[in-house]
Amino acid sequence: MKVLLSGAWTMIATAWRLNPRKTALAVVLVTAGAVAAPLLAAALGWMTREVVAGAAAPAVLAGAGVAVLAVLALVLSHFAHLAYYELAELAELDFDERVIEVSNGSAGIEHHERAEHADTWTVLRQEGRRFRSGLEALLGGVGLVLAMALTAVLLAAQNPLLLLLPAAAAPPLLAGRAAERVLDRARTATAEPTRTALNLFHLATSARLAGELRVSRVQGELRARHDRLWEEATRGLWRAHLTATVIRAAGQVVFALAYVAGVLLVVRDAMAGRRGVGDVVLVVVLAAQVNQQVATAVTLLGDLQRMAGAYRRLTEVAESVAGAAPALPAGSPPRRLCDGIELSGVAFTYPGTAAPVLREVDLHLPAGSTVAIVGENGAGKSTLVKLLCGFYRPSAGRILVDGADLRDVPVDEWRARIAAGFQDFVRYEFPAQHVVGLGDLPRASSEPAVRAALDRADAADVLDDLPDGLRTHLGKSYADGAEPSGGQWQKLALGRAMMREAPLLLVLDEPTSALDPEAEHALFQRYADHAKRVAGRTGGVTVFVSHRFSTVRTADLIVVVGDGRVVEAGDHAALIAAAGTYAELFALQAKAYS
Ligand SMILES: Nc1ncnc2c1ncn2[C@@H]1O[C@H](COP(=O)(O)OP(=O)(O)OP(=O)(O)O)[C@@H](O)[C@H]1O
Repeated sequence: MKVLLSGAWTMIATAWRLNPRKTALAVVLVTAGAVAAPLLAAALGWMTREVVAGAAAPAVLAGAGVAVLAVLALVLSHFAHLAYYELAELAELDFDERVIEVSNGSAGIEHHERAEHADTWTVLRQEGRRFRSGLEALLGGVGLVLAMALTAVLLAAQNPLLLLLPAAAAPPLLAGRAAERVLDRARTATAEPTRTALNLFHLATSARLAGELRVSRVQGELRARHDRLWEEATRGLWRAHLTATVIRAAGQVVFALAYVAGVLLVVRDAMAGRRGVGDVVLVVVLAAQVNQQVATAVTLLGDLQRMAGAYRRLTEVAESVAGAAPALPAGSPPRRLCDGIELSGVAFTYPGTAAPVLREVDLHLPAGSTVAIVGENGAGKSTLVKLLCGFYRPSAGRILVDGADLRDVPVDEWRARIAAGFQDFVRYEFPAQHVVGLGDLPRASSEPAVRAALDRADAADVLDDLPDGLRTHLGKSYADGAEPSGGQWQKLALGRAMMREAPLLLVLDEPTSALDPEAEHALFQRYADHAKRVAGRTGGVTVFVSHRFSTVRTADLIVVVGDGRVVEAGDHAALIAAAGTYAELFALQAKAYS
């Protein structure tokens, strides 16, 4: 009940905040439409009484009243729909914005990576679209409550016993709520197969992946898995719908019995001469309306409960995201690095998991140096990068930036001084100028800044293939958008990473995997030269993760990570001389290329 009331309150408050005039208009129109129905029953009873009494003039007047009320009851709801249609659109947008806000509400990315939040995000992405039915239910509910109250008064005036009729509305209402709870539980329980099936659907229909699917001939397998998952989800939902239907029907049966009893009561009074035909007409029409009101209330309550549930989930995730954000420290990153970045006894375990991914990492990344991180798949390289970017805090140990603990630096200020390129980069479907420029928002529209960044990323040649240069719209969202190749997208993303000219830390986590080895080598050479030039000014450190040793060997410091620990560290010559893991891996790759 608390969830329902707070959800209803949030919805009406949202509607009021978005457009008070339209909200008031919708409430008035819906309410007027709803109370017109019981008034129509009263007018019908009055008209019947006048007709039976043979009073022509009052009968005509009552008839006119019936006509007006009938028109109002039928028409007002359409006008109300116009008023809340726009409100619902605005409110849906508002809900989406809140989901986006919560999704980005934490400096870290834990709430996206933790499995227990995944179901909530799936449900939230779907439920936002249902805001209209939630608002419709709320406004309709307000009108319904008034209509039911008026109906109760009219019935009580006939026979107080008839008040049992609206009271008999309670079992179907309670049953409706219980049914919705069953469905809500089923939706959460089937969120995982639903999500996985949606992911498979996306894979099976994505133009980008079509080639690989055809070559590996897995389309049939994907379809079979997709079907199995949908079946699993549908089975779970169908069982819940069946249970919900039985619960709802049981509630309705209670009301149906009360309805029959109520009508029989008035008919008996009429036969005994205590009531006229007009009263019988009034009660029969009203009782039918109560039936209608109850059925509507059950549906509305279901919609309302569903929307209230979505708000509850959103609030819960928002609270957990806000709770995960530590209080903002007062410090700020240094203007330039003198000593560098130091990892001291760093260990890390992903939240919600037991095994540490990094252990006892001690490293000194000297100011102005380029650092390559190498290691087998799953060794912990990207995790190290995530800690450096401040996506997570170390579970133990400290990361020191020129001696200052990164925990004491507001994460936003740290982010403003770092730049990063990831393997999993964003494909913004914007004009090329902004696809690159977004790497440094304040200078996103500066053409010279974008050209210089593309130059640093060795990516200026991508523009040659774009019909309208930096103004070319990229991606398939636009009919006339250009579609760059995978490597070109990656080069543009690298340009974006290079937008900040003098970051304290530039992180490149395999951002060149779609480039050929020569292109990667040339890029790093060019970037290393640039980094050396600006290092004099800022002492910035460049950290890159790569599996290509032709590039790795150029780094000032090579860190070999294995099983969450630093196995070796040094420059190329020192590590080759040490004849350890690096030397072995280097020799293997050199042999493969020779
Ligand atoms: N969000 C996460 N939650 C739990 N475990 C994770 C998460 N991300 C990575 N891991 C685990 O941490 C370990 C290290 O992963 P990481 O991505 O850092 O490796 P990597 O060295 O970058 O590998 P690769 O070369 O394949 O990219 C792996 O065992 C991985 O399963």
